[in-house]
Amino acid sequence: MTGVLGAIADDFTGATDVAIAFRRGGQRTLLFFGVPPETEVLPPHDVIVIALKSRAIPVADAVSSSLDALRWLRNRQTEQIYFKYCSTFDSTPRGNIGPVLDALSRALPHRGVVMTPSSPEHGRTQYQGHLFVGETLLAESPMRDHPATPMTDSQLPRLLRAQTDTPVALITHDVVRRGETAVREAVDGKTGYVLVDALTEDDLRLLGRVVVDSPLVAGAAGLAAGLAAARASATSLVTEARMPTGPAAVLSGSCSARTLEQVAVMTRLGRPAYRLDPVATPDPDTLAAGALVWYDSLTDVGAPLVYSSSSPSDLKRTQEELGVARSAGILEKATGLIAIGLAERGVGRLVAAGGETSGAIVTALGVRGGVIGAEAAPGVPWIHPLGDGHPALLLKSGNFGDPDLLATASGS
Ligand SMILES: Nc1ncnc2c1ncn2[C@@H]1O[C@H](COP(=O)(O)OP(=O)(O)O)[C@@H](O)[C@H]1O
Ligand SMILES: O=C(O)[C@@H](O)C(=O)COP(=O)(O)O
Repeated sequence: MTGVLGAIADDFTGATDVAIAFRRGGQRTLLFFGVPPETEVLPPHDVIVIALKSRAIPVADAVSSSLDALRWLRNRQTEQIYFKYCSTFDSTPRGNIGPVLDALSRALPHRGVVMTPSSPEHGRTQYQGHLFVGETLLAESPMRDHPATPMTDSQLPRLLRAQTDTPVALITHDVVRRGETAVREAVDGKTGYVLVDALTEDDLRLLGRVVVDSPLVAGAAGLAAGLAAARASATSLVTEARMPTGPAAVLSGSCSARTLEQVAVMTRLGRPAYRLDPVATPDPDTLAAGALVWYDSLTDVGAPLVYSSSSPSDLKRTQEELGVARSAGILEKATGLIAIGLAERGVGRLVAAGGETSGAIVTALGVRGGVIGAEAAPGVPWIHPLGDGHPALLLKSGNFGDPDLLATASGS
């Protein structure tokens, strides 16, 4: 298929991850945060990614925002839709992956919707229907302690079946090993959702060829890269490889194990750090004002860090005290206000750690889209926002990047 592909991503870091996967594959890729207005004028493109914040919101809201995105994309003559969910399948038994897939596949009916969260570049693989994070099963990885979507099962068909009444089938790796024709035949014999094992980029390229003409495909950045490879290569890229400049700051709301390491590196390097404590200050305006007063008091000592990232035990205490949704709501509102304050103070490079956190920041700043720039780490590109006056943004998924990423990305 050579027509336009529309991707709907369920969070903002996921959107940048999938956008860079398409761009690396030679596709001219546009990225929008939220559904753009109908009047949006688009430069030449092969792929349009719409970032939603639909991963952890109520099911009905996730479905309706995904359908809004689908409507907008279909008005832009997209011929194929890619639903991007997390490579660690972040969801709960209520959703939102199953219900969003149900809504999208009702609007784009066809026999089997092929999918896999496998993303070997990020260490995620699917084998015998089980999702691995590196050498570890998902449910034994740090994702079991995630603040909003703790993942305590690794078996993907079971995880998805809990979220939908649509049949869920599995194609195991022995079929994938037999090659493209065997996979095509296996997919043709299935209805509903078809999870396909994939261990390598080669497996995903094979799968990309199998789904190149499917109206609806789902997965993480790995299958998107496979699909990009299977689509006709574009001639010119929408790209901005220039590294952003200007004062930097880091805002971290991710409690993922990798982010905790990255925060520890920042403090070990002596970067000024301010911890947001929603129990001590549950009013988001006051919490944000305190952080900005602290920022104003800094002398020139390197890019600062404002964070709420906490160990699983501290996180548990906060959530028991305030509730999961309330503590996240306070922190996300405060973080958005801090981002606005930092932009007003001339911060030109804002590094955000965490998908939900990034969503809150981008929404608060009113950034409607951006041009994808140089990658600071695999799957983590700088975004040069559309419109004037916004800092360049690095939206880092909780689990991505080397331990020194936050420090290097915000370095001089
Ligand atoms: N100290 C804390 N107490 C309670 N919730 C927190 C704390 N710090 C962060 N959170 C919330 O945890 C969630 C982290 O999710 P997210 O930003 O998507 O990170 P990740 O990319 O690691 O999943 C956010 O909703 C954030 O507001
Ligand atoms: O697929 C992935 O792992 C990422 O693109 C992603 O969605 C990460 O989400 P967060 O960990 O919530 O940032």
